[in-house]
Amino acid sequence: MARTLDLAVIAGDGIGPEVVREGEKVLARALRDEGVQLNRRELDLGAERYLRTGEILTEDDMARIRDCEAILLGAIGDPRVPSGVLERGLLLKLRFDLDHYINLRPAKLYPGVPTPLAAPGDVDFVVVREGTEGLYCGQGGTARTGTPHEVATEVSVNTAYGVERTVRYAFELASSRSGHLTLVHKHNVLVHAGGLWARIVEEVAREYPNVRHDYCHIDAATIYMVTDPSRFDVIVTDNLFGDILTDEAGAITGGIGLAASGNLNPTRTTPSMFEPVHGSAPDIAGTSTADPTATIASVALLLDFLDLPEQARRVDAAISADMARRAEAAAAGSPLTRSTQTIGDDIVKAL
Ligand SMILES: NC(=O)C1=CN([C@@H]2O[C@H](COP(=O)(O)OP(=O)(O)OC[C@H]3O[C@@H](n4cnc5c(N)ncnc54)[C@H](O)[C@@H]3O)[C@@H](O)[C@H]2O)C=CC1
Ligand SMILES: CC(C)CC(=O)C(=O)O
Ligand SMILES: [Mg+2]
Repeated sequence: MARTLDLAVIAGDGIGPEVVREGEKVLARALRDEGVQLNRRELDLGAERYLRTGEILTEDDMARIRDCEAILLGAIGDPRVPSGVLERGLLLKLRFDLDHYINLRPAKLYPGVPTPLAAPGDVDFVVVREGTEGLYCGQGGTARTGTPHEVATEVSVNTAYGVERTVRYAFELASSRSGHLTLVHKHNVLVHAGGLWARIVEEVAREYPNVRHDYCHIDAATIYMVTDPSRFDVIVTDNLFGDILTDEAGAITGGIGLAASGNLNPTRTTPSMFEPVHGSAPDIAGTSTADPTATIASVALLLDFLDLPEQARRVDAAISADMARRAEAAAAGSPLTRSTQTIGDDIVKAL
C-alpha cells in the first residue's frame, strides 16, 4: 500500500504563511518523487483567528492536530496581540501538551556563505534544547501588582525525569556524531537547576564511554560561539539558554533565515512539530523578503524524523546547491536578491 503522510499545517502569523508556502512546495515535490501521498490539514490558528473569535487553541483543534503524523509550523506572534498570549497559549501549549521534550536545532555553516565570524573554521554543531520545562513552564506571578513594590517571579522547573531524557538523547546523538557533548548552563549561580543538570550529565556519561563531555557556562558559551564555534559538536542545554543560543547560532551560520528546528517527541506517541527557529518577523511581513530556507530545512528534519532519510538528504542537497549559488554570486560581487517565492522555486528546481 502507498505510504501517506497526514500533515497538520499551521502557517501562523507575520511571515509564517509566506515561508510555509515555500516549505510545503518543497515537501510536496519530495514526497511526490517518493510516491508518498500527502494529506494536508490546514489549521486556522494565530493572531487573525484570535482577534476574530477570541479563540487561541481549542480542544477540537488539538484533536485534529493529534490525528496527524507531524506538524509544519511557520511562526506565532503579532504586535496587535499582547506579548505572550499567543506565544504561551498556542506555541508553548503545543510543545508542552504534545510533549516535545527535544527541541533539535542544527547549526551548519555552508561553504562560502557570508558570516560575521572572523575565522569561521568548521561550524557544524547541534543544539539539543530541552523543550517542556525550565523557565518556560509558566510558574510564577506578580504580587502587589501595579504598585512601586510589585514583585514578579518566574520559576524555572527542572525535573530529573525531564533532564535525564534530554541528556540521554543528546549523548545518543553525540555518539552518532564526533563523540563530543557540551553541557551549557550557569551552575555557578543557578545552583539548584544547574546542579541537577550537571549531576545527570555525569551519571549518563558513564553509559557512553565513547563520548567526551565538557561544560561551559552560558555567558562564556556566547563568546565561544563567535570566537571558536568549531569547539562545539552537540550542545545540551535548558529551554531558555537553548532559545537564546540558537538565535546566535543562526546569526553565525548565515542568518536566522537559514536556521531550522524540530520539536520532537522521540517516543512518537504524538505528532512532532517542525518550524524555523525565527519568529513572525512583523518588520518584514508582506514584503516577500523573508528567507524560506529555514522552513525548507525544517522540512528536511521532518522527512528524516518520519523515516524518509533519502528524501531528507535530497532536500538538504538542494539547499546546499542553493547555498553554493549564493556563495558564487556573492564572491562575484553581485549577491543574489530573490523574493521568498523565488528562493522556494529555485530550491524545488535544485531537487
Ligand atoms: N517559534 C515562533 O513562533 C517564534 C515566535 N516569535 C515571535 O515573533 C514575533 C517577532 O519576534 P522577534 O523578536 O522580532 O524575532 P524574529 O525572529 O521574528 O525576528 C528577528 C529578526 O530576524 C529577522 N528575520 C526573522 N526571520 C527571517 C527570515 N526568514 N528571513 C529574513 N529575516 C528574518 C526579522 O526581520 C528581525 O529583524 C514576536 O511576537 C515573538 O514573540 C519569536 C521567536 C520564535
Ligand atoms: C516565542 C517563544 C515561545 C519561542 C522561541 O523564541 C523559540 O522557540 O525560539
Ligand atoms: Mg527563539
